[in-house]
Amino acid sequence: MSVRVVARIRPLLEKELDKDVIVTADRVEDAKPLTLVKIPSPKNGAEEFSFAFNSVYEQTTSQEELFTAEVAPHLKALFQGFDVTIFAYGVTGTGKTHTMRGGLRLADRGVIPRLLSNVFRRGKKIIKDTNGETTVAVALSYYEIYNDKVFDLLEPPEKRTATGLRLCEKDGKTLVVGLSERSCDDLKDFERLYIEANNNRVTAATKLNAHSSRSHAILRVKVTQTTGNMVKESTASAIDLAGSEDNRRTDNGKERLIESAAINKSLFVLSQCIDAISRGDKRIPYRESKMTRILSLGQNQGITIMILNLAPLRSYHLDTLSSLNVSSRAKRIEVREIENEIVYKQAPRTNSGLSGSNIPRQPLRPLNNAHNIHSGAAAAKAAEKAEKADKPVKAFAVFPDKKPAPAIRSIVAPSANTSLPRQPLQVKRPSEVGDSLPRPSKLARPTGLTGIRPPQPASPSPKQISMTADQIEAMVEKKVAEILASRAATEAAAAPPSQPTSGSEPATSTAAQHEISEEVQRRLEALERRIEKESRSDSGRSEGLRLLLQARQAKEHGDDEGALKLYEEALVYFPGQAKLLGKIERLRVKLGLAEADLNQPEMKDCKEGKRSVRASGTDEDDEYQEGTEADIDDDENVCGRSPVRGKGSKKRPVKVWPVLEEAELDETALLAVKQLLEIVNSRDLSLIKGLHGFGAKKAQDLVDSLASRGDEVESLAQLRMLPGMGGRTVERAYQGLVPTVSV
Ligand SMILES: Nc1ncnc2c1ncn2[C@@H]1O[C@H](COP(=O)(O)OP(=O)(O)OP(=O)(O)O)[C@@H](O)[C@H]1O
Repeated sequence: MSVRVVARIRPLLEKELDKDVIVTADRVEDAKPLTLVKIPSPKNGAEEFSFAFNSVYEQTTSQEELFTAEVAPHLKALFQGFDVTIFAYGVTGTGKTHTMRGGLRLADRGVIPRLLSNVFRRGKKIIKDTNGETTVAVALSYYEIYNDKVFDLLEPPEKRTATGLRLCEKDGKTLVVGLSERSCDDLKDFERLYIEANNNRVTAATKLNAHSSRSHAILRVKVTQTTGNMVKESTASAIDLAGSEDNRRTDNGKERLIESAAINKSLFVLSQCIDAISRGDKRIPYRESKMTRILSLGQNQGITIMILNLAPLRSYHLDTLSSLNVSSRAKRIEVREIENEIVYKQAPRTNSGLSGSNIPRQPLRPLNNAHNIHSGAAAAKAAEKAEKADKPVKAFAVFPDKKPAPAIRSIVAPSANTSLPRQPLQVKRPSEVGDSLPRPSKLARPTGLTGIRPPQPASPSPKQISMTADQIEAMVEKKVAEILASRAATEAAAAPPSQPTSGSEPATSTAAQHEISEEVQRRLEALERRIEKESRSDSGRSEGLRLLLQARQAKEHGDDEGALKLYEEALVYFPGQAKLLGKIERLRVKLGLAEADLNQPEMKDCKEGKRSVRASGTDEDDEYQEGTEADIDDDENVCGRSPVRGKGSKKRPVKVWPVLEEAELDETALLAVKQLLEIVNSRDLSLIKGLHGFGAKKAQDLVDSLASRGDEVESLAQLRMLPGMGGRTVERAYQGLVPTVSV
């Protein structure tokens, strides 16, 4: 899937004049979303250039709208184990910091505080929903790259060394050696750490006679979910890149020139990487700047969102054109989304030699955008506790979660990547010669079955293939030997005794041994085939999941054609899956590629306003009761019925929700919509709880998210965009009101 690249045009500042505006947002066709940025040619004002993006946000776009549309949809994926990277790119003064960090007022909060707020909220929900069986720990690292040197922002500037922190590559990941990591229990914790770190950034910049916005700032939020023995870890990275600027047009002194040269170099390398990737070059010049090494654009296999910030003014003309050029090329970058694998906790091994590089950790994933090896967080945490009294002045307001609720557990051990000795889920297959391509991670990989690893203790989970090849071989051999021994005993009892050959083993024994080794060989081959097959199906399933996620994203952004294509591709992995077929059918009808077949149950439902759905059985209702982000949940339901395990063959009634468009509704239906919006806007918990399909939890979540937005929800489309809503939830609530208004 492509890196998602969106453009945001900032509004005019007080001193700026309307007549100077040259950058505008546009759409490919009427009624399509804004996806074009238009700017005149610098040479010929009558000529206009258009640059296409996944989405374009106009001057009037609020912080909340941007977050809801671009970041919130990926939170679920983050908790599913995908890494998410969001970075702001653009010329200096175009609004990168505003977008990422935001302002003092609640409504001005940027992506970072909103991200944290949502991560904590979702974490609490998971803890609550699992009755504490799953714990969620959040840990932060924050660092900057200034003049191509890496500095830890969670450490005081006095601790900085002239050379900064070293980067190293380990297991295909770029690591910042010695970077600290702090556990973060709630928004208050985050607020304190973030403000302190930003103060460090400013202090360090002042000492160097520099400006803090002359560095790239990288915040890394590590989410660790632990259920019993299983640990799932994923990372959200939010990056505020330093702005590029043209030295010829600024009166930069020597220091500023050095800074600018470093910034421009790293941004130039970034653009080179983007070019190289979109050309399909084998060699990508990542290593030529620290920022690009860390960003690993296109090699980072999670979800990447690049926000291009633009100033609408003529004074930025050439810079704007140059960043538009770079970003629109970034749109073509293909990356594979790979979710981080679940790992198992193990009792700490007695081997005291386990430290640093030989600590067991997650199975390899090719070049991922991970960052950190931590060294001194424990000390930092103690110091941090001692400093609690003198809290720095707030630089921005963070919206605190209302209820104290279940605490999100801190990470026990401070080290990133090293907090828990881990054991991979499965035996890793040996690397194949010449296999230089990144390999998708799988739940189980085929084993070579010959001495890949030394024998390890069996995994505590019976569900996973976690034995070594040697163990499997030994197990099979033992079993076969038992069977053959008992068969030999039966035969011996039936046949007359034979004379032993002198000086050698008894003939029957030699034959039995031969038979054993042949039998073992045969069993081993069968086992190998089975494991290979399972592994292939698991890998297919995760590929299918990836496609579903992409389809969901495409659909959310109005790209129905793209969504249809992706759903159709996903069908290969979930053949015959009724819900998926329903989605495809509806999209085909919507796009005019097929006629609605009213004989199909799902289409019939659509036509009839889905009353039948409500009557179709409580199981289905329960299934949807807790549903959020309808389509992804849909997709999970699809995937939950893995064709491999044969559960897909269980026929379930198909439930399809038509897309409600207010413009197409009759008077009665509009009344229901009006009533629904009134109830929502009342923010009255008891009224909202009464909506069809709303439980106490969902109602509370809605009230919370309404509390963070000042204005009213004016349409179903807006309602669908709210966290935890989604098409299905809205449709159900609406359906519940139709009978009320029609009597
Ligand atoms: N969407 C917006 N709404 C209101 N004000 C904005 C918006 N975007 C930017 N601004 C304002 O524009 C000015 C410049 O923004 P900001 O400092 O975020 O730019 P920047 O790209 O981070 O610059 P630099 O690269 O120098 O750090 C600030 O005063 C900021 O408040």
